[in-house]
Amino acid sequence: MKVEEGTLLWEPNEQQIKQSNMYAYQQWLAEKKQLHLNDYASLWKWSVDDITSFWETIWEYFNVISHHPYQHVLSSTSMPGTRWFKEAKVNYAEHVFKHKNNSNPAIIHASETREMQEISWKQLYQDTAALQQTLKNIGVTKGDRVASYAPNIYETIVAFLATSSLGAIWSSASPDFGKQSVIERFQQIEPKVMITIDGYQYGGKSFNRIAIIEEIQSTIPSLEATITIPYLYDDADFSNLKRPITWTDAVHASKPLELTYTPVGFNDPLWVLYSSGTTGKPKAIVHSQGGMLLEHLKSTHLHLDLDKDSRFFWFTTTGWMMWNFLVGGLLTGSCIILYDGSPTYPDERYLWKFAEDTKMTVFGTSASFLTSSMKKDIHPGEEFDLSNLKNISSTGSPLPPEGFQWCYTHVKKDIWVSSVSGGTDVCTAFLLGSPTLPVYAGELQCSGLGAKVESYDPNGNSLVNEIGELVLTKPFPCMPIFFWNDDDGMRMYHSYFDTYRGVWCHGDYIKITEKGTSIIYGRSDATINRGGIRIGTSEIYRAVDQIEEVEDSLMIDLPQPNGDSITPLFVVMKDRKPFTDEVKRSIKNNLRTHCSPRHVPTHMFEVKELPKTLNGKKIEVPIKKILMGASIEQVMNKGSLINESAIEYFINLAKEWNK
Ligand SMILES: CC(=O)CC(=O)O
Repeated sequence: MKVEEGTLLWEPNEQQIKQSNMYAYQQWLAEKKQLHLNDYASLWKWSVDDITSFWETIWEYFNVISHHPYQHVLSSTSMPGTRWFKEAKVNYAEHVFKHKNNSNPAIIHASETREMQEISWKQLYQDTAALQQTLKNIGVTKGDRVASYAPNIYETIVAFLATSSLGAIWSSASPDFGKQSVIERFQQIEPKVMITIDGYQYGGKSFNRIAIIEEIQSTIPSLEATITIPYLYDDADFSNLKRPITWTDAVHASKPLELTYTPVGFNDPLWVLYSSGTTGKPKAIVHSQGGMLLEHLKSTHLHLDLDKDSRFFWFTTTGWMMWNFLVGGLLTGSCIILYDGSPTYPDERYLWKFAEDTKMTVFGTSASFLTSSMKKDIHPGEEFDLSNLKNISSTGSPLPPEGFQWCYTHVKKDIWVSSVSGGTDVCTAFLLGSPTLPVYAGELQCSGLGAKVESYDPNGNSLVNEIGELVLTKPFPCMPIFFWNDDDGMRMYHSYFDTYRGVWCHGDYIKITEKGTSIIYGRSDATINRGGIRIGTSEIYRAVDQIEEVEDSLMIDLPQPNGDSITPLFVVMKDRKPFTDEVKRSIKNNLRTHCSPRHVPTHMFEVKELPKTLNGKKIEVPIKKILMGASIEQVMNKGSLINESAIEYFINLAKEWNK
């Protein structure tokens, strides 16, 4: 059933608003700064008009611990190159352990091979202190890189916290990444230590990774030691790895140790994340300790409403920035919930049951998981006790209005649903939710405080209620400080700043409404442009998704020499139902009526599956390039796909078309 975009679905009541962290911050601003910004719109406007004062209040509100006073809030307002809180010396992990005396659990974790377990703040602190000592013994100091090839399990969190406590730089690849993808990432940053598992289970199948890890290590001469986590087997043989130290030894301490914190410059690196572009090695994106600290404090406490009584889950692997965002929840004293495995194993209901078992308050996931639950007609609200659940958050791709409605109809009536957007480049969401605002179908509730998000036309004019390029027109503390091995900064410059001078261009299409909400339409380089009418692919998928028999779809715009374009649509049928003429007719009708007659596909093909990244994203631009004649090697690394074999279909089709 089609749901009208912009339909009001939920509003917080007065009590909910008054109990929110956003409200408390507004009260604090009124009391301490005489700033009476009672509605979100005026609060946001002030936060972006006066970014200096705004970020300074965030510093003050969260009592940031600095080992040296800062000189200025920001060095200049021109981008790129803004530096924040110069001279300040901070440590991310130190802020996590402000909560070390919290008596609630710090972490709840489970996986396909591990029963659910609770970890106290005390244990998290002690294990981190012991691992810190082991890293110190290996010789890890400020600025050294620690590379993790471990899943979303407890040990990985400890390893990150121990690394950042030393001012060392964290970098992670998920164990489902193929050998070449990992080498391309870790070779760039020359890590001193690697943290790894022996293997993992996914969807009931076991994957032994030891041989792959040995090969990876043979290409990284900088490695001096390996911390080994026996995860899949009790007796894994790690002996061929570089100076292996077992996890048990690494966190063993004869007496409880005191964790120390190495103060680092606010603009020094915290971690390196990767984004694979269409050419060259993945971009190694470096974020700062201080920038991430302030942004995660703000987004998790104010926008996600987390505090010490929350239980915060996001379904993610360690190869997606949402893992780093999930860790950010610890800054608020919230318990974070980890799950490693397939979200649909042993069946599609599993994560909803997990929500009941863990008494989750925030269930974060991808839009594709929610729409798949919707398409499978699952009714979690009837089957499970979700009384603790306050918020469902979604990201990865736009959540269609029907996905919002499904949450209200089949999960819970009184629930706050937030669809959020940002990404690896900033390691956060700059479009997100607020507990004080209403929820409208298909719309992201608000732009984040301090994030001057605008929609630009090609000439750099700001648009309201019209689709344009998503840009950030003022500096934001969690923009990358640099890309690794990009000495002249040109790769970073070309990634964000060469479309509009001095403005961050994110690469998504967005519409910002008069209400301050927004709608994302997918990647701007994957837009379908027929006869000058540009339409984001998310609108196409939404129209096709409404056909019951269809499970998934992908549309590509292939420009032709005559200036026109062809737009093939690739369709995955649900439960192998036949791709009949009637289905094709319904697809055409839906696209004609919901998008425009020009967006009816020129060709339609049934495919068994669509190639997706390890984060579950469709790869529109690489497929476009392959269909236009590029080789797979020129456009992407197959190892970054969850289903490598699915790309073969497109390679063969390209051969046929480009004969
Ligand atoms: C927050 C996000 O934007 C996550 C993503 O889509 O990668």
